[in-house]
Amino acid sequence: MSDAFSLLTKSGTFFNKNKFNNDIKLFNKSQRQDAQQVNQHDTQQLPKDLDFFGDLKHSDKPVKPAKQQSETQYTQYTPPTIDESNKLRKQMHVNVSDNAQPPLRSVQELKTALNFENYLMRNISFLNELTPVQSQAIPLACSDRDVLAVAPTGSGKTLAYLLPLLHTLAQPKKEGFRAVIISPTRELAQQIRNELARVGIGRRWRVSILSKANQATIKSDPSTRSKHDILISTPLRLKHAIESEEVDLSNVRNLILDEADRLLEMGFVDQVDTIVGACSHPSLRKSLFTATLPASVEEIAQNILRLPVRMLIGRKDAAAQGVNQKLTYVGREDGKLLALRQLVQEGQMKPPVLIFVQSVDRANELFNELVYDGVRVDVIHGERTPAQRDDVVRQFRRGDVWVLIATDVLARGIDVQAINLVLNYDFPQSPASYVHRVGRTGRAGRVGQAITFFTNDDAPYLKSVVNVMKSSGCDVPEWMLKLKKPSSNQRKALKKRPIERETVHEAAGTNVGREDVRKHKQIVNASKRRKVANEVKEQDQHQEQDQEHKHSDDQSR
Ligand SMILES: Nc1ncnc2c1ncn2[C@@H]1O[C@H](COP(=O)(O)OP(=O)(O)OP(=O)(O)O)[C@@H](O)[C@H]1O
Repeated sequence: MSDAFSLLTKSGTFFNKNKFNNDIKLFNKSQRQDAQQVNQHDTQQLPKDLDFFGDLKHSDKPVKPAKQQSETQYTQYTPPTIDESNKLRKQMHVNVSDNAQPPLRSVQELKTALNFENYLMRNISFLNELTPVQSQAIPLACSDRDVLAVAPTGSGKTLAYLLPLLHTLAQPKKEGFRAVIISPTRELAQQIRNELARVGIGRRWRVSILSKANQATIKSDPSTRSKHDILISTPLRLKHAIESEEVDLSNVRNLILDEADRLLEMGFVDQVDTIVGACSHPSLRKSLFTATLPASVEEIAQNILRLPVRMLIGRKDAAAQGVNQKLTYVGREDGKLLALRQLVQEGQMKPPVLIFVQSVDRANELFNELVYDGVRVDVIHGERTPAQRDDVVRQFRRGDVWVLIATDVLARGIDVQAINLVLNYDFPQSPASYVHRVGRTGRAGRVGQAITFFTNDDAPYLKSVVNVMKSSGCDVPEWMLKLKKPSSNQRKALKKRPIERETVHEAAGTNVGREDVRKHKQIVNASKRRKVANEVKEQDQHQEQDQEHKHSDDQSR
């Protein structure tokens, strides 16, 4: 491929190279610089105590699959002594509340210590080694213990719960749902399903994401209930399904909460309560996984679990270690677009880039600004239809969209490995939100960049983010360390309600954009109306068909 712009516009979109010739030169130059920078990162040693991926060596290259391990190569398992286990944990920065199970020392020990089946071993042959959370959480989950695991973003928590889940379920059975995974967003639910499909190859696992469509199927045909093994759902949808008796969770033995701290926040916790209550099997095992765990939520978490083992990997509430984090002062709102355009000029916007803003309106406004700049950009937030959201995420993963503007709906869990830059255009509303947002880059031992803009209005909250940066091992200017912490009331207020800001268009002085936002809203609303109309039409058709079938059945009697 001759240049990166050709690559980024390969899906056929017209890109005026003459008009953007300067940008192209800058961009290509920046790529060369970035390549050099990545090399520098490779050789630059992270502090040992922060290097979770150890041998993976921080690089932006994908992890190479391990050589296929033939069955005869497994050596006999000798469990580590208590001292050895403690030493291993210390090396991996794993802190456990209970010495119940020794950590695993290698991927092979999944076979030799836990007797994982060959199909699972084959499906994970791409792993060179286990991450710390996997090495400790998997044996615990396989020994039937409830687990509360706090581990950094991008550190492999998904496989840490999926692998023991498949191992303990053993075989697909026609017994209805035996496992439930709860995720705060649809996007994450889909990603979990895809990961499950990847590691479950070879067994006919029946995995369902609860949606409006299949909820109806399950209800209308009770016989399909027995045809499921694993259910993945967002909490509200599942709560509704439970309350209207559309799903039966009495046979569920494994309940997993991903992004647990979010699920146990006000607003979600009632829904989770209903779900936990509906999983009535006496041998129900529960696991909570998260990258951040505020003290207030930990208490609720501990109450849900039964004699849990609490695991903490690394430092609590720190960002992923491979992320180079930077704070940029932009003065007022009008400084943001200027600073963003400067990043483009300087070649720092090496795609894929994820930009976070604090509201749907701001996401749409910024989208309109960047579209006019000729950037290949799209936007995702809760007011787009599920189909649109799926499409945007797909295009972003494929590299067809290279700047994605998002609200916090995409801040958690989403794993797009190659994201180079996370830009917090709007300052995050909490330290946890900051950790999750910047955690979209620097995943699985890769390096990444995170830049956070702050204005005078954000200054009182700066110290919260500075603290996260410091715990993650980033260099922070001395004066920032001396800043006052926001008071508890200030923090609560910000979490409840974002800072009121001048709109993106007002700040940019481009009123024409408002009209676009209005049009955009109209389009979204029209598409929602069409969708509802189609659903009603489909329902009518189904009813007509049912009546026809009934009629012909009556006649044939
Ligand atoms: N042992 C491993 N070695 C290398 N890569 C791994 C390993 N385990 C998982 N990964 C990869 O690391 C990436 C991040 O994993 P995952 O999405 O599970 O992170 P996470 O800890 O759940 O992050 P978040 O807190 O943001 O949800 C994924 O692409 C996954 O395939």
